[in-house]
Amino acid sequence: MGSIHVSQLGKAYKQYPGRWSRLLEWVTPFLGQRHRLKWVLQDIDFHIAAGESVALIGVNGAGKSTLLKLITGTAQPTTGAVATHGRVAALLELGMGFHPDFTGRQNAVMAGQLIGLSVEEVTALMPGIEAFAEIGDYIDQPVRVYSSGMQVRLAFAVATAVRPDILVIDEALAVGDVFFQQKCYERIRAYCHAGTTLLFVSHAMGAVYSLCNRAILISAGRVALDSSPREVIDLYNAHVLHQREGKTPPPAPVRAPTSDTGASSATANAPGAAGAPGAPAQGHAPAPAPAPAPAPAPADAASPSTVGSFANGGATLDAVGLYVDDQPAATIVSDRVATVRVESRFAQGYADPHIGFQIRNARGEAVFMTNTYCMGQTIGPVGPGEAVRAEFSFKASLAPGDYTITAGVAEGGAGEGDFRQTLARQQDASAFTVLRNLDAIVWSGVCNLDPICELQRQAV
Ligand SMILES: Nc1ncnc2c1ncn2[C@@H]1O[C@H](COP(=O)(O)OP(=O)(O)OP(=O)(O)O)[C@@H](O)[C@H]1O
Repeated sequence: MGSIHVSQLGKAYKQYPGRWSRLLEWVTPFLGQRHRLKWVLQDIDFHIAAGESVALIGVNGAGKSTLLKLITGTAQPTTGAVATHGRVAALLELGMGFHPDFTGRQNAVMAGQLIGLSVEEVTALMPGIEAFAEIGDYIDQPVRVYSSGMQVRLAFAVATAVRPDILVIDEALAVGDVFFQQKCYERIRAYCHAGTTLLFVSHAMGAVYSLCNRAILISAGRVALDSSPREVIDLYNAHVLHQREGKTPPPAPVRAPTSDTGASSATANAPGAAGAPGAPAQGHAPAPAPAPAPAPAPADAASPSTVGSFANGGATLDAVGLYVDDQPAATIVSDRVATVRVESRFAQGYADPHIGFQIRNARGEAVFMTNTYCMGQTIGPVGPGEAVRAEFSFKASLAPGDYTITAGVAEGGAGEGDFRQTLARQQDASAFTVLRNLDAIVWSGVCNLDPICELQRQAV
């Protein structure tokens, strides 16, 4: 139970040149077609097995929501087919499925019936739905007076009142407040743990890392890469970066499937498939690392991925590494002072160059990034051939584990740590391991906040 099979799926919308063309085509069919087909999805093939948690990732307009609509049956495919096995619960567009004039309670009953529950079953589940949604007396108000957050609360509470075999979520949780999001993620995790198959669209990469064991990158309506979240997010970030710089996105790494890695065997479409995304990288696409930028990984780097590397010829990154006491270091004890050294060389003159770095953990998540611009440092104008070394020293209060350093050079600092132009980015340029500091307090998490604890007792 809980599997999804998508084969040769395609979706095209009819586009008419003018407002009357549709009517004219309808009343004068013998005069031929007046529309042209706009393909928003083509040649989509994948299989999701029961119990997998899969993220669909892509820039705005890539076709993710359309794909979810085809999978959940709210839109019909133009080509190909979708087969799902098991009960599907879906949270698609906000408000979809709710009637604005009916109360939350009435909508809950109707929505429950749509997912296969009887009126009696929904009625029995209602106290739990109300408790989860936490919208108080609004449950008996018409949905048209609900805020968007309240609609999501009710929609999620109803859709997940009973554990579904397949849970499909399209970005919906981004609307709720942080406490509600946490509650939803806890329920999703519990359901996944119990065997629910998850298909999840999100631009929140942290959520993708924490919920999904596989990801599919949709680019210009096609599958560009089907692999581990880390590889897919790397390629997605590379697409965003290359598009911003007006360059053709890099193709997906094509690898021979391995038998023992399950979903993490990368499968990619032909390189050309990802070449012309239909929408600009914008909206909620995560800002590419502020200046930090990547390049080909050396053999000892923790990640084999180089898709996030970039170079426009304006500068090179000659050396990137971690230093302790002025010596290159591959390991460091947590809380000790370390220095990331980035050596760059400029091929031409730039008025406002900046250098940055990013540290990523073994899952590929950025645990820290900054750059000279964000730190209020000015390199000043550089000339052709000039080399600049930037050193960033910090207390490495990171959790024990493996990390990589990504570095970048950019020109023209602007606004929130963004840049006019990325000159070079070297992804996972070097790797290091953080060892536990036996002198530190016992802690767990991402970083040691080195807390001070004060206790006060009151005599009774
Ligand atoms: N009813 C429609 N008629 C015509 N074109 C449509 C229709 N619905 C969607 N599209 C187009 O299909 C493309 C894919 O849209 P879709 O909403 O699936 O993208 P998306 O990846 O979910 O984007 P976002 O991240 O912004 O939600 C877009 O170019 C969109 O304009």
